[in-house]
Amino acid sequence: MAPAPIEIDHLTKRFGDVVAVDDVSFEIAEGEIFGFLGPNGAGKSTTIRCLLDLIRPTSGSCRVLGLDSRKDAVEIRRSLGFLPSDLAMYPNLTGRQTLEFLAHLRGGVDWAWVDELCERLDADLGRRVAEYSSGNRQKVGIIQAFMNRPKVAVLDEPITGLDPLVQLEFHAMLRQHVAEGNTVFLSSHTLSEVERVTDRVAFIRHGRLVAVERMDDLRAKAVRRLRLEFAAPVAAEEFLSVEGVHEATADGATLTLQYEGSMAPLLKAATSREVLSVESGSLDLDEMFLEFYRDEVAEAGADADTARGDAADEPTTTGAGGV
Ligand SMILES: Nc1ncnc2c1ncn2[C@@H]1O[C@H](COP(=O)(O)OP(=O)(O)OP(=O)(O)O)[C@@H](O)[C@H]1O
Repeated sequence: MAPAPIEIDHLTKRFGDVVAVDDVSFEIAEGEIFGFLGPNGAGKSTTIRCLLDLIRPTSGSCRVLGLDSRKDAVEIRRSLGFLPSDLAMYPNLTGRQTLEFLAHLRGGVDWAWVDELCERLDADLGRRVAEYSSGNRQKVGIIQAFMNRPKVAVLDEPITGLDPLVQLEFHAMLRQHVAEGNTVFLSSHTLSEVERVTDRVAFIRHGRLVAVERMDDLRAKAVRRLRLEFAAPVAAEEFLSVEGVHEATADGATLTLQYEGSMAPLLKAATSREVLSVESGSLDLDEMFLEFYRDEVAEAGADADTARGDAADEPTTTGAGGV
């Protein structure tokens, strides 16, 4: 059996007293788009930097296509595309010159393919990097990550700065890339991106893996909302005992509820009376995300409160501090 494209094995990385990554293990299969989700400072970039041998782990190991990240770093580069979160570029080169420079370092780049990528992402390669918007910089970063048709693409916050239409095209590109037998590892702190494009997702917080879930399973587990309009008044209590329902409120003949899992038991209970309309709400993955990161959210709230308190003591509280 071919080795997994990416294997992270009991990875730990400390910076002095800070444990940035704490005993993290997971594998990514061929043909997967795998999301790595976590708030700022959770340990995503540190994991990626260990994976790519940009920094050395304190303990544990990483493998790419069965090769050891440390010992086989040069060989791994041939099959790898990487979009860092902070791609350094020469400001005086144009986008095209930047790509030519990087292609020269790597060798074996097919320019018809690069032109196709530019067209798909609507990238303007004629201007100097110094004049670029953040979105255009990101497009050049994405193109350089895919220019060698990598078996494994590692992307750190790829949609930063991209407008929604370009995001759609970029996600279509990713799906096409994995359909051709390649693998994508994508880090993000945006739940909506991970939800839209990934097959599985690992949640990381404070350097520790909280969960690794299939997106389909997450969707099945996610809380959904439903609004039913009946021909006659209804009692919410009757629905609270239905399998999967965990909140129900009635207002005359209108029933609003939250449920998870299959809708079948709920529909069976509802259709025992005359239903005039059914309105299905969207999946609420945000609630699941908050469940994983509730402490962080509470801490962020407390920090904001502290910041507001400090600002209030200052003689002038206008500007960001006063908001
Ligand atoms: N070179 C370093 N020296 C000291 N501490 C570091 C260093 N790099 C990262 N850290 C710390 O390690 C922790 C994890 O940082 P990391 O950059 O991996 O998080 P992240 O999940 O990528 O966050 P973000 O979404 O903000 O990029 C943070 O507490 C960070 O301050």
